[in-house]
Amino acid sequence: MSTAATGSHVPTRTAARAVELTKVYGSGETEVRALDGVDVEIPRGRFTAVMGPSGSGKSTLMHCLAGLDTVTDGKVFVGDVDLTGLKDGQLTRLRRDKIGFIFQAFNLLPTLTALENITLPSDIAGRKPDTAWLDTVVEAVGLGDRLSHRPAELSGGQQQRVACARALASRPELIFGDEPTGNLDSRSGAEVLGFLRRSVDELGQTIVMVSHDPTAAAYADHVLFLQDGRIVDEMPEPTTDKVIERMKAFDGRQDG
Ligand SMILES: Nc1ncnc2c1ncn2[C@@H]1O[C@H](COP(=O)(O)OP(=O)(O)OP(=O)(O)O)[C@@H](O)[C@H]1O
Repeated sequence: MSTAATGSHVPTRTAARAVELTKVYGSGETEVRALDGVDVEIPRGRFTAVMGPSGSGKSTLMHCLAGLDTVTDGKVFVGDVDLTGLKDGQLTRLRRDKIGFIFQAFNLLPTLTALENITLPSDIAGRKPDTAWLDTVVEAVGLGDRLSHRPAELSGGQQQRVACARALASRPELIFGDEPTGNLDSRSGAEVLGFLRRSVDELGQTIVMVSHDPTAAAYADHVLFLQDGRIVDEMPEPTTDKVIERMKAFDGRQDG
């Protein structure tokens, strides 16, 4: 990967933030308070992992920060933009222009080559790709001559690296990863996490990753721990062992 290329504007320190964010699903007896007054700042150019027991609100937090779900109360900002004040069309454009997603399932189009998959979002948006940036991303993804291969001809780890490159190609404000290594064996998972780590260190990308895996969380700069819809702890400079220890403290459960 080449030198840092973080854009020419003067960025604010925070890529996204939530203020008193509450999300309630259902009502009456079936009401679930998935998020209960969450205040959080996602620092720019850093790798943040979100962990916590099953049902603690990790996906809901990610979906609200990414503008994929509405909030019940509180505010969500991406950069300086208050998402809670946006109309549907504005929200769709903001997601398209400012946010990248990496899912557990790679979601590549099988008939397109790796390179075509990477450039697909900008092709659909009718945008000319920034070729210098694309070269940087393509070099970083480290697939060499496999860029002309179709997904079926690539390993799971290679496919997920293509999905990561696709997310990076539009230079989004931030990338959300939802269990990006959940479908991968440990070696392929390490390839993908190494790529995400380098995209933060060398390209200045901001990443928020939800994961159950303490090894994956250890690649982050910072871990947020959720329980019952609240952020109950944070861990700078996580290691696998420290994260495992912290997860054990959740009701004696280790299932994350
Ligand atoms: N669309 C929905 N309708 C009703 N309840 C929901 C909905 N989505 C999530 N919930 C509830 O909100 C709570 C938080 O769910 P969420 O998916 O955010 O947790 P999570 O920490 O991501 O869990 P997991 O680790 O199992 O993926 C859970 O109790 C869940 O059942």
